[in-house]
Amino acid sequence: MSPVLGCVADDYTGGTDVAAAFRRSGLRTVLLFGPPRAGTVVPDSDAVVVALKTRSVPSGEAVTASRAVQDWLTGQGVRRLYFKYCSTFDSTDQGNIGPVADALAEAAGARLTVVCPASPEHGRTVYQGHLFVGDRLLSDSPMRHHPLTPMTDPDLVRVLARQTPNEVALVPLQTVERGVEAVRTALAELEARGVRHAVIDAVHDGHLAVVAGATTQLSVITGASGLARAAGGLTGVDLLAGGGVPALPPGPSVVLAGSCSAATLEQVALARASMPAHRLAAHDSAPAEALEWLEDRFAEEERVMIYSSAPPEERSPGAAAFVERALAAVAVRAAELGARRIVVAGGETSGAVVNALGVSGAVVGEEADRGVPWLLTTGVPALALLLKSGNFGRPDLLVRATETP
Ligand SMILES: Nc1ncnc2c1ncn2[C@@H]1O[C@H](COP(=O)(O)OP(=O)(O)O)[C@@H](O)[C@H]1O
Ligand SMILES: O=C(O)[C@@H](O)C(=O)COP(=O)(O)O
Repeated sequence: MSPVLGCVADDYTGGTDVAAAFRRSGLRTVLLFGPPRAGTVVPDSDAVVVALKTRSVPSGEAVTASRAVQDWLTGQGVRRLYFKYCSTFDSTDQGNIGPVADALAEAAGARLTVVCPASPEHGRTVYQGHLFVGDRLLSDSPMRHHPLTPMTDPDLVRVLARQTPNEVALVPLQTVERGVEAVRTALAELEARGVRHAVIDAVHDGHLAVVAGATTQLSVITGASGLARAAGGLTGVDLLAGGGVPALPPGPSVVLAGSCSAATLEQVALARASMPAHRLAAHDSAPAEALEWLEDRFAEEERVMIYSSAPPEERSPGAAAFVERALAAVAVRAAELGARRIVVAGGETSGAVVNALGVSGAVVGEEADRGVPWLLTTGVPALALLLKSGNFGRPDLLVRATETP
């Protein structure tokens, strides 16, 4: 049977988050990393998520890669497409949310799509088009200091309008509160007016259920894992019988933290007290020093951490790609040295690590924390991966994830 839902995610941790959301809504979910290779066979599933590393690349590249995945998913029989981006709307004035959403909608022949990044379980809510992180506007949250996509404007209509030539409008909470028919009518009116992107308010899961119910006729919808879960719950697929989560492979663990987000900084601080840790700085000999440290430690330790995570004043501007490459090289060496569990903090960092390891797909297992599922890789190397979005997870996540069962 063909999957009912296909999803393009703009980074690897976002892919795991949305895959966990589909899985929680009862869908058998397959997660693929990177553009599917020719001849990739998708196991019997209800949802297929393809995670790309397109959040911070030039927008033309993001469009081309996302469109190719859309065509591939269509070839797999998928009829509805979900574009997953970050619940904190990580993007710049050049994109990539607007250009990719435009391209996917146009290719699907859709005149209108919805933009709904609310993910209440992660504290992301949207009111009057303004994105909140917990009790703060996005622009007052630590996201304003993100190394790649600093978010300094909380008004999503305004943010998106800078990324697309098409019209952007709001469906306010007052309409969402009136239910599915009211939202359907509002969307039809916006479509008739020539609006391409309808930003929709939502502050709790009930609102997301309304948005999901009102958008079943749209071939492309966009958002974070909150709407994905609501949309997945409407597919009519029977809930999984449960079980079926393979055990984590035994063997040593390595934590690689490249995220500089607030939650990661707290998790790294706690993990430093529980395992040997090495700070990777951004200077020429740092990658070699990190590898040497790993080789020294790995023989005798069950878990180690290498991190570059740092608060804004301690970061090295312009070093993002250098740091990603260094952490990816450490991951490859750790796998060669016998690591069986690799825990990565950060979306871009996860992309670099997973690509370097040559992992192309995974079965989605239990969540260590909300939106952070264990992944058991398919093919070689056989690893348990935990790819943690920068802002996700309880403070002790890295410690728990590396405990010997
Ligand atoms: N000390 C540092 N100085 C500068 N950039 C860094 C440093 N540590 C990590 N980075 C970069 O910051 C980016 C963090 O992004 P990402 O991994 O997506 O984390 P998050 O999930 O928190 O957004 C990565 O590109 C990473 O290489
Ligand atoms: O939607 C979310 O918040 C996450 O799934 C996500 O995309 C986080 O990205 P990173 O913080 O870059 O890991």
